[in-house]
Amino acid sequence: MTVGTSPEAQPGPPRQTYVLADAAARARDIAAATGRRPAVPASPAPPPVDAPAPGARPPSAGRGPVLRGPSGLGTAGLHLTPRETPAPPEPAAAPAEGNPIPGLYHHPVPEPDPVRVDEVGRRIKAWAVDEVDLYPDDWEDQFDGFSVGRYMVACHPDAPGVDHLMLATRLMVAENAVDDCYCEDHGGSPIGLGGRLLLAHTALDPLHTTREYQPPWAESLGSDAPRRAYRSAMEYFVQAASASQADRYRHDMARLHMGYLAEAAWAQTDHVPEVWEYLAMRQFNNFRPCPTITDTVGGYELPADLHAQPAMQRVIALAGNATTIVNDLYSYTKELAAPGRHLNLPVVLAEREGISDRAAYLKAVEVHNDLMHDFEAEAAALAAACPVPSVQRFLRGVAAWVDGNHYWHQTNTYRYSLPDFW
Ligand SMILES: CC(C)=CCC/C(C)=C(\C)COP(=O)(O)OP(=O)(O)O
Ligand SMILES: [Mg+2]
Repeated sequence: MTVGTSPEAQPGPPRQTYVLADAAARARDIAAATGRRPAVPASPAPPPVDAPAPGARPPSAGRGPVLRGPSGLGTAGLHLTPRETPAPPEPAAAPAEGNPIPGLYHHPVPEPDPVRVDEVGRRIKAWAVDEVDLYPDDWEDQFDGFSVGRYMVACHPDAPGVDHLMLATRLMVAENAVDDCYCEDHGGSPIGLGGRLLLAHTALDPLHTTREYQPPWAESLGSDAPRRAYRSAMEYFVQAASASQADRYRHDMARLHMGYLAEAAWAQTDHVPEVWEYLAMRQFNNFRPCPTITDTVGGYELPADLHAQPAMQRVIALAGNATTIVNDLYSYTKELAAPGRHLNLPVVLAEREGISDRAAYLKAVEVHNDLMHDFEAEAAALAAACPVPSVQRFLRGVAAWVDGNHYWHQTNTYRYSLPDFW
């Protein structure tokens, strides 16, 4: 890793101070080093008697424009990218619904800009219906309930404009179409999944073959909604991304598809893995491809050799794992209600460690919190060691994605509800 001495560098706290530091001190240290708001404390919380009503804004949400310029470590570069259009007058954002999981360490985010949310929502629906024929009419409510515009605007606060946000939004919709239609709720099955995933992967990573066999492959990319979505979303993405950013994305999607296959293999034999085995599977069946495009969506590039550094890879993996355990926790009741056994961290903990459902859920919250603390400590250490503007901005982008992902899960009451464990 290149270690420079730019005056912009802000020394992070020495890593060993995290070992025995209490969570609040750690949160303050990291906030000071990174310029992020301190997290909600991670101590196990009782039912929030005097908590803000559902929908209340987080304390920091009202202190400036919704898309105020990010501040703190490494954010100088964030202000260099011109917006596509002049900033509109700040609209009043509707307060979000949903309560955070008690005791879950997270950073509240400002309400995403409703003008951007509406525009992304309008454009993604037009894309889904007119360009890729994504879903039949009776899935429209579910498409709307997914609230992908709110999700992507919350996760990419430094996107220069809606065109850039659309890059992430199309990919997010396509990724979910593959998960739903090939793996899960909408006709998915573990049987034959490997073949389906591999052929869909060629919409991202094209087949290079002879003149005879190229046409039937090209035709296959239009033959179902997941492939149409992958192909189109990727076409837009490669126009905006550098060659190495596109290749990074393909690699992350290959990881994701490998994770889907392990999950499917275990489902076929009704196998419950060890906890660490489950965590390994979930590191691949993971949101990782979403935060790692933060630079393309932000209109800049983290160079490939810096992305590949082991310290950066560790930060990315920890962030991806924390965001994915967030999904396990918020989707717990949805997955319990689904037919068959759906693996998630609380389910695996209860089964493998012989503890109650409640104890397992609370332990999964702790696992999440430990991942988050490790992510933040490693990100702060890397930011301090490598004061390269693209590295600093990328780290902030990944952190923003982590926070936006939590926000979306918390507030998506159409999809998720909390168990009655407190
Ligand atoms: C957007 C993306 C890359 C997703 C890949 C993996 C994935 C579908 C998740 C991490 C979400 O997990 P899950 O399948 O459990 O989703 P729901 O709980 O059904 O929302
Ligand atoms: Mg889930």
